[in-house]
Amino acid sequence: MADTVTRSGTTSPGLLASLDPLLREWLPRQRWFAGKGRPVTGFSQVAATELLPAGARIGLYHLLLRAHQPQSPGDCYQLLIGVREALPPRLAPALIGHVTSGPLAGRTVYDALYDTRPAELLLEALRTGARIGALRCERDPEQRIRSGLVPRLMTAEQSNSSLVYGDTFILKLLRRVVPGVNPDLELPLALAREHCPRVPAPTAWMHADVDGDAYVVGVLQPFVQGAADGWELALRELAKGEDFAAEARALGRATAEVHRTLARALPTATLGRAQIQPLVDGMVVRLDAAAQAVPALRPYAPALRTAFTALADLAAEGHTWTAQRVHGDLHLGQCLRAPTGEWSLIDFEGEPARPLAERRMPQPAVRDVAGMLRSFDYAARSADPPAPGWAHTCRAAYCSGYAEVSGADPRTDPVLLRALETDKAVYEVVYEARHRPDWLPVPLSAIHRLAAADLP
Ligand SMILES: Nc1ncnc2c1ncn2[C@@H]1O[C@H](COP(=O)(O)OP(=O)(O)O)[C@@H](O)[C@H]1O
Ligand SMILES: O=P(O)(O)O[C@H]1O[C@H](CO)[C@@H](O[C@H]2O[C@H](CO)[C@@H](O)[C@H](O)[C@H]2O)[C@H](O)[C@H]1O
Repeated sequence: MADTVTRSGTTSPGLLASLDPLLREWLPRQRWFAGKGRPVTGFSQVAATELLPAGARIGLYHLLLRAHQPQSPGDCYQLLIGVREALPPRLAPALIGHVTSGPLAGRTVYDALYDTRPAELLLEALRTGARIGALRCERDPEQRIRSGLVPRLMTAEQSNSSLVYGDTFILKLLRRVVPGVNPDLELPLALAREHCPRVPAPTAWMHADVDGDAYVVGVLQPFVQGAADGWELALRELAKGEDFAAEARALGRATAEVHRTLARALPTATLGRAQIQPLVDGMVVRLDAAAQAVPALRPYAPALRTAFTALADLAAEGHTWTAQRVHGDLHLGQCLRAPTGEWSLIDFEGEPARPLAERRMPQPAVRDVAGMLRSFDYAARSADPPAPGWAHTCRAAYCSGYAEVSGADPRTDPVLLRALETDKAVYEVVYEARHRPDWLPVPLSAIHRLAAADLP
């Protein structure tokens, strides 16, 4: 397919063809690549913007590329490709490869997020509300962005890539992108409008406009300085043999505050039999697909299915539930505790593998509660020796904290809670099998327990 690089209309045919063999090898090795286990057979260009000319000391392209894979329409990825004669040693981890043909022949291409100049250029574009080629930046006029902040790429395990600027801002660049409203921007903006202090308010954001579709490609937020995430803190307390009840309670309160604000800011719904059945069907479909993909899950599948059908049975008896927008993938790593002791929630993208429309649907708020309860279990199972009693105390404290703010204790609806915990554990089995096979025993141990649990 012909490729076009847009920067005030300039074109550079052949760019993609020359990058193709290098990207086929490099992309599947990236942590954020979602199509693990299947080869990349080629690319098509969704958008390309030249940010710095390839002839300069550092060239820079912003690309949205669809990666073709067998048995899938192919996901679209955001890449920032730097071009240099040679890489200085500090950029060695960023290497993509040496181009042998086409307009960049003889040059070295690399992941430009590791490099200072490209990272500075992104912040400057956000600061000035720039429009460059396909890229369109917007910002909150109330927040000030200083120029000259020094960038560094975060090295944490992530589903996307983040740059921190002078410990003042953090820019998340989404890697797998889809057109449409992205909850990772939508929800923090809605919460900011309601002055919710539990979520850093977006400072600026970047879209790529392609054939009438807008893709959210980056979100800049204030950086919570000196913060520790809930996962680190939980592991630290576990290692010391300390309980985490006070923090779990505070986290329960923070979750309920965010839920209360989301319910005020965005549409809610009532789920009766007609709405619960498709939800349950979705859980069963995901379970079947997971059992197909991960053989270790198969023996548990019939027992796990009863967790879902019990929910459908309750709905058939006339029970209803309230649904609202939720975080969608809440776990300890998504909770940051500032040195003041205040908790913030981050990363409202939802489960990255789910379709966008599904992630944006109102759901029972207990879905997030289930995510956190799973996370306490993860932390307790990672301890040596495992500490199930620790997780149990956290569960109780978190649910109590949640009830203090929301007025509703999630434990009073055990059928819903069990269905959602089971659904999450099934998701985790697939996630770990794909991304971190060594961790697979952690969700599998929960599967074992959930499958054996008596129905209330
Ligand atoms: N506003 C923030 N302040 C400080 N650190 C942050 C902030 N947002 C994210 N982080 C850090 O960046 C990491 C990745 O952010 P996250 O939004 O979870 O990205 P991803 O979707 O790629 O997993 C978090 O685990 C956290 O350590
Ligand atoms: O943070 P992400 O949006 O990238 O979420 C994905 O990765 C998480 C792991 O980094 C994964 O979370 C699972 O492992 C956590 C411990 O590392 C644990 O606290 C969570 O409870 C567990 O689900 C998350 O599921 C995945 O979507």
